[in-house]
Amino acid sequence: PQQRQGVGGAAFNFGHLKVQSKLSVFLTMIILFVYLFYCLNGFCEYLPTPVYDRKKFPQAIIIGVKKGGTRALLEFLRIHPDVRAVGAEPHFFDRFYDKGLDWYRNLMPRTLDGQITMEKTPSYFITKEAPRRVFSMSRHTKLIVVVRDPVTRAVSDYTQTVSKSPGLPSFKNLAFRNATTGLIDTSWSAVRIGIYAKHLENWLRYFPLSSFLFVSGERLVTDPAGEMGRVQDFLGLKRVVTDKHFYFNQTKGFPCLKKPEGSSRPRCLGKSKGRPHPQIPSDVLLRLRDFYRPFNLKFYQMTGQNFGWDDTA
Ligand SMILES: Nc1ncnc2c1ncn2[C@@H]1O[C@H](COP(=O)(O)OS(=O)(=O)O)[C@@H](OP(=O)(O)O)[C@H]1O
Repeated sequence: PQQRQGVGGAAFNFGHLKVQSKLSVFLTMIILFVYLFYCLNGFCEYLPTPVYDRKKFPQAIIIGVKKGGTRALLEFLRIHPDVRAVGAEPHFFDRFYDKGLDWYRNLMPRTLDGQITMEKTPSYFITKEAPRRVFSMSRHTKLIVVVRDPVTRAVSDYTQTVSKSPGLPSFKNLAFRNATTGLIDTSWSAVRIGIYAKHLENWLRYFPLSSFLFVSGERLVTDPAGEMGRVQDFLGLKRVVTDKHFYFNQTKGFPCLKKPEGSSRPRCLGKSKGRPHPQIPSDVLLRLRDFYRPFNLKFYQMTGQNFGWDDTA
């Protein structure tokens, strides 16, 4: 068979190919060489690229609430091929706004045409300046709020703080300004965060209700696929994440992913998600439930959704 000596002595055997095929191989090689020559001279960046691969501002942000189930939601969304999200919480619109929008965009992952960029920072929901700042980035930003029964949320928040500072006073001591009168201490962040109606009012000064999706933190645990269906519709995504992606892990007591992003093995969220809560005296919980009731009702009216936190079984 006819042999040709390639660059560096590699032998290409084209003997079995017909004239036409030989010609197309030859032409392909010419095109490749021209392309390489062009690139080595630094002109590649001017060539039209078939897909975009850029860092964009997020078109959708999970703005809250702390301990609502925001990590679970983001991890569930990340298995969607049209979603790219920052892993860590950027805290741009609350802590690092001074660093500027370019700094923020640079934190974002690169996206292909048609993919949406996302991030989650649950403290945005309670940050006074955040609505104005997000609005000035883009008035079209879609805002997702994962809400959870404010009483359980407060206990979850306290559980997290105790795990970091074990000497903390009891939940009861922190929750009441005056334990005898039962006056709730609204300056304690674990209590304040749960007054959802108040925080939402602040956001509605800048964004219409249609910019928001309120995800039930409770249903995200009992029916993750159902809640993910709503989220994907809101984001204008195909319903790719379905019940096929979840299984309920009995040991963890929570739904886990069969195949998380970038892995083929099933994975649950880490130990800090789904922690056992300390037992809080029932009278304290009842008092707190009474405190939240009017705010919850207001929140149901504002959102047009009843989250069922005050339903008696
Ligand atoms: N699938 C799954 N696995 C584990 N945990 C889940 C899941 N879905 C929702 N949750 C609930 O998420 C709660 C933590 O909420 P966040 O991720 O928003 O917390 S944080 O604000 O980012 O710290 C966490 O609160 P705790 O149970 O108090 O630990 C969980 O109840």
